Amino acid sequence: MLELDRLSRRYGDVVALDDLSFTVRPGQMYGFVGTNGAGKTTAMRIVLGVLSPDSGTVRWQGRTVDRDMRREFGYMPEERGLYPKMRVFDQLVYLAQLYGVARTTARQTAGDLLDMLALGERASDRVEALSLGNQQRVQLAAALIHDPAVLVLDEPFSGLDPMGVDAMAGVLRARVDAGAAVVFSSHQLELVERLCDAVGIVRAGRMVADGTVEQLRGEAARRYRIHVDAGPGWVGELRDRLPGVTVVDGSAPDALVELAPDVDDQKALDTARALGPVRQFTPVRSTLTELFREAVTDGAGDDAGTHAGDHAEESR
Ligand SMILES: Nc1ncnc2c1ncn2[C@@H]1O[C@H](COP(=O)(O)OP(=O)(O)OP(=O)(O)O)[C@@H](O)[C@H]1O
Repeated sequence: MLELDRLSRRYGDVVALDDLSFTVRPGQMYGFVGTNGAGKTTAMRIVLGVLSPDSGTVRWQGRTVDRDMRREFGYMPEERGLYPKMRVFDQLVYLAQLYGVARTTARQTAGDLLDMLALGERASDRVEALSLGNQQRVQLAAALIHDPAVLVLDEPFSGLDPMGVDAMAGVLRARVDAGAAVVFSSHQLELVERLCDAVGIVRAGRMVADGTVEQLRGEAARRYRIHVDAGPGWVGELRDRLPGVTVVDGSAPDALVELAPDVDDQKALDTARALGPVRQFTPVRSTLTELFREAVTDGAGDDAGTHAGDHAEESR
């Protein structure tokens, strides 16, 4: 298991990470999402050892991660680091050899990865001749070339076309199925919801929600489409009679209503029935995008006062 345990990190006055913890199991794809400047890249850099935390630990299989253990890690950094003049295939073989992979194995793996990423035709092109999206696919191949047990990817899907997304998702899923622990950051929440076994939502350096999307749904306010065959004003009446009911959209005959986590939906149904015949009472499944909005706008635990990150970009 990859464990990020109570990581904190400041840049001067800026609190980039504030006691952040999460775990990723082998065979699990973990989506790391958050607002801009929330601390995702900082956390990933700490996992890869290019940045030290002020406090906290990163462990893999129970042991504090050190330089040697990081040889089992594959990393796709935000700032893509390929040699522009080198040919795609040669570059992958070269990187594999840096990790101690035998040349024949490296050549075989490089060929397989390029085929899986639909780049077989470009193997002998220089990296700089590839489009940015294709360079990104090469970057993924570079992260995978030594068959890492842990993969840490900073926004691997940004800027890819739908075929690129599918190719990359397929490669990552195959790694996860083979037992790798994979964590990636992304702002593409539909994609994260589709691909990931678990999700962490970070805001201002703190984890505000962590679990499967189903678990996050269970913790969030639930939404229902309700239609009571009564005169106008029934939805306001429902809200007034039952604390914890919020009207999200009362303009249509079937209103969209939110129930706080402690409100029993059967009680809400009974209250609606008392107002008139209930024609509709349907749970609406929240998307990850909605759960994200709720998690990052919810005031609880907000430390915006100590977080001056939006003013610190120039010092990068
Ligand atoms: N080298 C640096 N010097 C000063 N502040 C920094 C540095 N790197 C990051 N920060 C600040 O730390 C905070 C966290 O940044 P980080 O890049 O980790 O966020 P992120 O979640 O990856 O953001 P994004 O989604 O926008 O990529 C931000 O407030 C950022 O401005």
